[in-house]
Amino acid sequence: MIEVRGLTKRYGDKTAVDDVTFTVSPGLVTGFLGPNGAGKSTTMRMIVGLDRPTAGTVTVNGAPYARHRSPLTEVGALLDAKAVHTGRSARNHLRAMAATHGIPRARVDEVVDMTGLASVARRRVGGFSLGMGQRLGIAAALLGDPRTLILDEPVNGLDPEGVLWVRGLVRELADGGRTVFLSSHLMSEMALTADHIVVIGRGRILADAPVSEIVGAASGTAVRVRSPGATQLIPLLEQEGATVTAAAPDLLTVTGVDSARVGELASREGVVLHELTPVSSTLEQAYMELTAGSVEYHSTARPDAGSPS
Ligand SMILES: Nc1ncnc2c1ncn2[C@@H]1O[C@H](COP(=O)(O)OP(=O)(O)OP(=O)(O)O)[C@@H](O)[C@H]1O
Repeated sequence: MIEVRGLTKRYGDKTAVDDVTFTVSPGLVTGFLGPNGAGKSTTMRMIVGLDRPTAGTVTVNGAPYARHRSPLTEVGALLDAKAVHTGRSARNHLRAMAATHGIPRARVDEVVDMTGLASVARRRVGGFSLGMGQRLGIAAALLGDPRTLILDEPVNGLDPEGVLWVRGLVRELADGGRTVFLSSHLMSEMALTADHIVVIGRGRILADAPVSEIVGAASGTAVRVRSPGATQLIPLLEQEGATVTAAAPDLLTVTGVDSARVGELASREGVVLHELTPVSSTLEQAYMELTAGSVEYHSTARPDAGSPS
C-alpha cells in the first residue's frame, strides 16, 4: 500500500507536484496517468525517497521508504531504465544487486527467466536495446520479491509482445495481492492494464477512480442536433439540465440529456430537426478533455496545417 498525503515538490519557483493526496491499494493495478511534465516521475521519486518533498508525507507499506530495513523486499522500483552500470552483463548487474541486499543468487535466475532475458543475460548491458533495458529494469524491481512495485513508464520502448507481457505480469502480481503502481502517458494502454487510475496534470490530481468509472464516464454520449430552430432549442435544453455548445448557428452538441428527450422537446415546441445523432466520445478524448489546460508542451501546428484547400 502506498499512501500519499499532501505531497508537494517545488524546484525554485516551479511547483512540480502540488498538494497531491491518493492511495495505491494492494491487489490492484493502479495507473498513474498524465501528460509529459505532469509530475509523475517526481511523485514516484518522492515515494522511494530519491527526492525530498517540500511538504507532505508518503509511506509505503506503512512506513517511509527510508525506514524499511530491507527496502528491496518491500518496494521494487523501475524509475530510470538507463541507470545501470553499462560495462556489466545483465546477470552480473542483478547478482551485484542481490549480493548487496542479501538476496539469494537463485532469485537472479528466476527474475532473468521471468523477464525473458535468459538468452541475453551474459551480454553487456551497454549494448542493450531500450526494450531489453526496460526488461532488465523490471527484473531488478522484482529481485527482492517485493510487496509493492513502482514502475515508471514500463512499456516505454517495448514491442507489442513486450507490452502484452508487462500487462500480464502486472496483472499476475496484483492478483497475488501485491500493490502495483505504474505510470504512463497513454490512456489507451492504462485502460487495458489498470484497475484504478490516478490522473495528474500540472502537479495536481485531476481524477482518482476505478477504470470502469472513467471508461463509463467517457463513453457517455453527447447528442448532435442540426436544426434551423437551434437557437430556440438552447434555452429549453438548458432548462432540462443539459449543457449545450453551438458549433454553428444550426448545429448543437448537447450533453446531459439523451436524444429521445431532445426529440420530444423539439416536437413539443414545433422545432424542425434535420439531424439528431448520439455521438460517443472515446476514452482518449475524455483524457484529452480532462488534461486540457494542463499539458505543458503543446505541439505547434505547421502554419499551413489544417488550412482549407
Ligand atoms: N530536478 C528538477 N529541477 C527543476 N525542475 C524539475 C526537476 N525535475 C522535474 N522538474 C519539472 O517538474 C515538472 C514535473 O516533471 P516530471 O518529470 O515529474 O513529470 P512527468 O509527469 O514524469 O513527465 P514525463 O512524462 O515527461 O516524464 C516538469 O515541469 C519538470 O520540468
